[in-house]
Amino acid sequence: MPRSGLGHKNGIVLGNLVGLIDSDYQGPLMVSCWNRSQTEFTMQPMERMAQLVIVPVVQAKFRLVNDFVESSERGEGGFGSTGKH
Ligand SMILES: O=c1ccn([C@H]2C[C@H](O)[C@@H](COP(=O)(O)OP(=O)(O)OP(=O)(O)O)O2)c(=O)[nH]1
Repeated sequence: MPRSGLGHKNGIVLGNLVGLIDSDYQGPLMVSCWNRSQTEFTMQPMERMAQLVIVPVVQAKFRLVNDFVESSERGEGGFGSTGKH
């Protein structure tokens, strides 16, 4: 996850917006940094650029169906289909 301070004050954000570490990943943790400001920025040793949030992983099982038994309020409405407010 990004840190709000560096992003807001210096334009230093994560290149991938949010980094996802796979639960079976065994390599070094990498942080993709992007300076979206016009000003050069030098990270200092021990300066914090990201924060790690550890969450439980749900191993979901999917069941394929041809039709839903009941229609839901959302139905097939996708991006922006519920309006702005
Ligand atoms: O900010 C990040 C994002 C990813 N990773 C590591 C852990 C993760 O498990 C692996 C692969 O990341 P991801 O699955 O997001 O990469 P991808 O672009 O989907 O490609 P691929 O899965 O083929 O590697 O890289 C990091 O260290 N930091």
